[in-house]
Amino acid sequence: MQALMPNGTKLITILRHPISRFESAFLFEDFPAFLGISGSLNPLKNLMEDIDKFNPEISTMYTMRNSVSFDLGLGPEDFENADAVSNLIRSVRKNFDLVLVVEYFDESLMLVKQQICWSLEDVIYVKHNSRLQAWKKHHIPDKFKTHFLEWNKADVLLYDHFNEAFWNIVKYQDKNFWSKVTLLKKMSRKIAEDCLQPGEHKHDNWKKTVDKLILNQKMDPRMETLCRDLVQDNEFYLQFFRDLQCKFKSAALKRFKRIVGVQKILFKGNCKLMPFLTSTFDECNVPYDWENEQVEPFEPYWNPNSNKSVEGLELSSWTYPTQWKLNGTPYWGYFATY
Ligand SMILES: Nc1ncnc2c1ncn2[C@@H]1O[C@H](COP(=O)(O)OS(=O)(=O)O)[C@@H](OP(=O)(O)O)[C@H]1O
Repeated sequence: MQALMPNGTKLITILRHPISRFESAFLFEDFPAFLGISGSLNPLKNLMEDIDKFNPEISTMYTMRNSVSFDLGLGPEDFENADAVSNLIRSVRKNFDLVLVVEYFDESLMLVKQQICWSLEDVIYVKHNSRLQAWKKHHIPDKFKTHFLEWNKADVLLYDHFNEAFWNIVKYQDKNFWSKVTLLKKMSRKIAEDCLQPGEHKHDNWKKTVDKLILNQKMDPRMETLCRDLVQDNEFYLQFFRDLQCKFKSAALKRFKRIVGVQKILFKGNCKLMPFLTSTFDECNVPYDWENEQVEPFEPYWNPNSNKSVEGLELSSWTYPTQWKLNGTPYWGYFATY
């Protein structure tokens, strides 16, 4: 992230209680099919009751053990290592501006809004990827919960730490915080009513356990853009931001070319490229000085024009004019990016 994003970028992550996170991911990632129990009426119960039977597959189910800690950088070899888990917590505290909690989604969004100076309208949401109600009834049976939490000790420690830290931040919010949370809940409910077709909808062949968002055909046309933006899924936004990144990258490259071009005028002579730069640049130049000027003409885009003599070219910003010809005095320019 630090390599990709500019300085000052706010880094935010979100945690969920390990049990409900697993209950959700288990279906979303279609682990019942992976375990060969998709026909089961309660695959979660099935898995827990027959956990030894599934052991070989479980070792490849990344989502089963400490998957949040893993995503945040904890290797499986450190799952039982209390010091490594403490270090992970410290590094998340240091590297993230905010750690949110799914169970307090609206409160979390209010903190985001505050942290990046957004308006309430900016954090209105509709709920995505929600399990169909029928599947929400399935839980890890109580008698397996202790064992499951023991297994996910790193995630439990992470969650408990940041849940407490979250409430310490909320504690210091101004007196309007809770009324704004209520307003956000109300506005988000209203926007869902206006934008979406009521009721649950099954996907045809994708995530059969997850509610499909369908736009309300009778919505107010003035709301259409907002509603369409709200129902787009994470893949759409991932692509959207990738495209943006590409645009920035190509703009940055254009700027870079131009700067390299300017350097061609500023520097001259023979020099050897360091090996690790050879894939990026095909040439380089030694530092420019009063005696060592580059006098060859250039055409637009800094293309050298070796066929024409300086004299034969019209005076323009692409040709080298002598001080004499310009009737000026030498002047050291400053180099800057823009
Ligand atoms: N606003 C809001 N408040 C509370 N919970 C919310 C919200 N939006 C999404 N969700 C729940 O997040 C679960 C889906 O997470 P993701 O979108 O990250 O998808 S997934 O993890 O890849 O499945 C999924 O959880 P479950 O329904 O328990 O499976 C969603 O219901």
